[in-house]
Amino acid sequence: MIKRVVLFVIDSVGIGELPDAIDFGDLGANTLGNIAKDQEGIHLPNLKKLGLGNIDGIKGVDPVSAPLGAFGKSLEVSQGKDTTTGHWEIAGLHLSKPFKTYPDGFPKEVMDLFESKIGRKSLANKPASGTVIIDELGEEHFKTGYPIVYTSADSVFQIAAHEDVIPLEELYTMCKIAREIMMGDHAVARIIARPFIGTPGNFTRTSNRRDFSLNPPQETVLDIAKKHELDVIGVGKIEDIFNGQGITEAIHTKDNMEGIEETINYLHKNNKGIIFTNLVDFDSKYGHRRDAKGYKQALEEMDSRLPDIMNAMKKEDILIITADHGNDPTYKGTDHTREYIPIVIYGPSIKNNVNIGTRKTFADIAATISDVLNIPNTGKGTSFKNMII
Ligand SMILES: O=P(O)(O)O[C@H]1O[C@H](CO)[C@@H](O)[C@H]1O
Ligand SMILES: [Mn+2]
Ligand SMILES: [Mn+2]
Repeated sequence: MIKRVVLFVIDSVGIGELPDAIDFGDLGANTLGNIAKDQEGIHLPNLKKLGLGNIDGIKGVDPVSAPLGAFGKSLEVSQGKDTTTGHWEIAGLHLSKPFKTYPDGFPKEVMDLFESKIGRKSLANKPASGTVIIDELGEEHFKTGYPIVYTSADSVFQIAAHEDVIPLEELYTMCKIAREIMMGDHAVARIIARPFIGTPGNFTRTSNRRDFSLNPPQETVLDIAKKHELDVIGVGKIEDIFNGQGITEAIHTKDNMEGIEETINYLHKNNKGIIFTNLVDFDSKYGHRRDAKGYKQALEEMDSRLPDIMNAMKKEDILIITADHGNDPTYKGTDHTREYIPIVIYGPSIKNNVNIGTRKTFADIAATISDVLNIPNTGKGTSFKNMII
């Protein structure tokens, strides 16, 4: 009997364009495959042992003859390529309507209301890369004290401010004000606080980033597990992505390695249910920054910690490693890419060398979690429990 599922989202590690990638302007994107190509190889011995290289059509990682785990990939049903859409689908929701995006910036009535409520004007109001926009407008921000408001191809309203110019608590209050405004017609998926420190030319963003999400519109597998008195532990930004819904305990982490460390700590504890970890550095520090070398190194670093994760697992645990969308660091622009996600499953009671094939929705993960934990499912997705146990 499975008592615990450890679900790792390697944020943005897609494995190749989806059939509808053209509609998203992402033809040819392949986060893992193109990193391996660009960097002339990638060393992921532990993920390989589990079966990462055996996934149908995967590029950049060689297959092994007898993988220890089960492996496959999945299509995304929801029409989006952002973190929220991806995680919600993994947790058993399909979004029928994509979240609203703002390629021309936010409408005047929104910005007027926002500025009047925060008592300051604002800068930018356009799509941008977060590191570029603070370099561009940081000095003006210092002079005026106005926060920098920007968006991207994702459904986000991001507020950047220097921690000495706008204290963190005030920045978070501004986010809450924006959250109240951006509902209904303007229900943007996330309001994000993007604090930074340093001097012009040397600004760095801090780990005091905070995301203010929407509530998932329906029950997720997390809500169902919580209702059945299981533990649902969110590590990293999981709590933010679900706006706390369905989470019984959460810890925020400053980077990937701390995320892995905290997950191992939870594995050693006596809990049952779901440990759900998001490792965001792949996306925020390397994917959006188009840093293929950094991305490769971060993947190799994660891979090197895999044996510690596996050793911390108990007999009734299963590990699922997956992703939420792509973010090919060799691709044009700085945005996410519409891709297949990998699914690798391991556990003392999981069959070796099973190909779960190409799943039709990320929600198959939620359906399988429900099935193995013996709780109701969300009605979306198909369980592959029978293939792996
Ligand atoms: O360029 P930065 O500020 O890292 O922003 C990126 O991070 C946001 C949220 O994950 C995305 O929407 C993307 O725009
Ligand atoms: Mn993401
Ligand atoms: Mn991102």
